[in-house]
Parts: sequence; structure tokens; C-alpha cells
Amino acid sequence: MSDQLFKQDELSLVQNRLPVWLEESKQLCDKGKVASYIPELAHAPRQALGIHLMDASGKSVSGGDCGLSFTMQSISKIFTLLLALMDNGEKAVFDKVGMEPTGDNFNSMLKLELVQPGIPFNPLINAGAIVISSLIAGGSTKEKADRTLQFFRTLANNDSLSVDKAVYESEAETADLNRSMAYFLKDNGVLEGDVNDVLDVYFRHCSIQVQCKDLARMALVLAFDGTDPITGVNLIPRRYVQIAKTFMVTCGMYNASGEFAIEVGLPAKSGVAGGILTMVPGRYGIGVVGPSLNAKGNSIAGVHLLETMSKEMDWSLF
Ligand SMILES: NC(=O)CC[C@H](N)C(=O)O
Repeated sequence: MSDQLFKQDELSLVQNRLPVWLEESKQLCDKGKVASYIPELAHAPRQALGIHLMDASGKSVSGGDCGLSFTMQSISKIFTLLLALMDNGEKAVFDKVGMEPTGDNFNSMLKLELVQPGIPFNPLINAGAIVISSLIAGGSTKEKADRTLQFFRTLANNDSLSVDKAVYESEAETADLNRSMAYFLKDNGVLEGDVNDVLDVYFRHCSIQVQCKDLARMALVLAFDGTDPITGVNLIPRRYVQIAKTFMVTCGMYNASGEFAIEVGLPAKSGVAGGILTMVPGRYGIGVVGPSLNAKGNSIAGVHLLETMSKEMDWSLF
């Protein structure tokens, strides 16, 4: 059997099994909670669960509430990291953020004062991602935010991606903890520039609205080492994608990354709006949404769905 035929068969198998997997995983929605610390996120449908999976030829399988629009939140941190690496190179970026998991919550600032140097542990916790936002090139806040949005549009191959204004405003109004972290980092000499301008870039990229198919296409580029396999265009240097995927394995699911690596075994990044971006390297890009979250802030049904799929399809990298 040719490799091509094998992959096609696998997608058909996923398509056939998907309704059962979705039904089983959806049972968990009741056990979780929709994020409400950003008030606008509290309106998301708690029972929703959707997925879109795309292969290198653009062939897709999708199901459930895959048509739901939601904001990327922390998933965006992967792509701002990539943009900052492309703008500044590795050395300048890793002078200001570390490479290690924290074991703490995504919005914790505990270790900022406890360890020296006082740089954030990694670019996927809020403190690290805010520093990354300060490293995005551009002559003004608007230019930095526009460049970020344009980069996301190119990766998703979707020019209509935009910032959800209601979520952006809601986050900006209630971000006392993120603001306090940013001021602390500024005082430490880690964050340069105007704190409010940097936070504006950060709130905007967290509030970029997507659907599962957009996450799947963005993930596909990472699954193929920075080249969009559908257009053949190289969008990100391979080395930077390697860095991003490693962070996804070690810190992408916050302080549940170890368990996710054992149970699912794929690089992934989640967000508090309930999205999960993941991939089967060299094969598929995957976007999932399920706004009901577990205690660690990951989509409760989304994680269960990915566990089931990865185990049944034998996708773990390990
Ligand atoms: N975990 C998340 O998705 C957090 C992102 C959110 N915008 C915040 O700063 O709190």
C-alpha cells in the first residue's frame, strides 16, 4: 500500500470515528467552567466542542461545533514568539526570556522575584509573552499590532482574521495582574518601551478571532517545519519552528504539559477561550475548540478528545 493511500485511509477512519469521539468527550463539558476573569469570555457556549484536521493537500475532516468563532488567547503566544525570533534572532530573544517550564499557573509572577536573573521562565506564560510583545518590530504600537495580525493571516491563509473588539476591550479593562507583571518587568529592565503600548500589542494578539480551520492551517505550517505544504511557500525558518514546537511540548498546556505529553504526545498550545492548536508532525494540522475548561485552564472536552484520538490512531511522538 502506498504511503499516500495509507494517509487517505487514515483520514477516512478519523472521519468515521469522529462523531463517537465527539459525543463521548462532550460529556465532560459539564465538569468544567468557561473562563470568566476576562468578562467577555464568559458568554462562550459551555457545551460546545469542535475540531478541524487538515492534511498537506488541504484535505480536511471537521466535526462538532467547528464553526464556532473564538479568540486565540494564549495560542497566539506561539506565533508572536516566532515573529519576535524572526525580527530579532535567538540571542536577543533568549536574553529576555528563559527556556524552562515553571510548574506554576500561566499568570503567576511568583518566580519572577524568586530566581535570578529576573526574566520570565519561558515565552508561553503571560510574563514571558508580554516581554515577547515588546520585541515585535515596528515604529508604533499600531504597526506592531498590524504586523502581528498580518503574520497570523498569512499563516492561516485567511485575510479576514481580525481582533474581536469586545474581548480586547474586556481584557484591557480587567488586566490588573498582567499590568502589574509588566511594570515589574519594566522595573527589572527586562521590558523596554512604554508598558501600556506593549500591553496593547499583547491584548490585541490574544483577542484575534479564529475558527478551528484557521488553527488547523496555522498548525499545518508548524507540522511541516515552517513551510505551508499547500502553497509550498516557506513562511518561518525551520530552526524557529523547532524552538516553538519544543516549547509547545514542555509548556504549551501550562502546568499540565507533562500529563498532556504522556496522554497525547503531540506538541500543543491551549488558550483560555477553549482553543487548542496541535499537530501530528509531518502529517496534520489540528484545531480544537471547547470553551469549558478544567482546573488548569485547558479545554476539558478538547483534551479528552485529543487523548482519545491520539491513542486510537497511535499518534504519540514518544
Ligand atoms: N491562558 C491564556 O490564554 C491567557 C491569555 C489571556 N489573554 C491573559 O492574558 O490572561
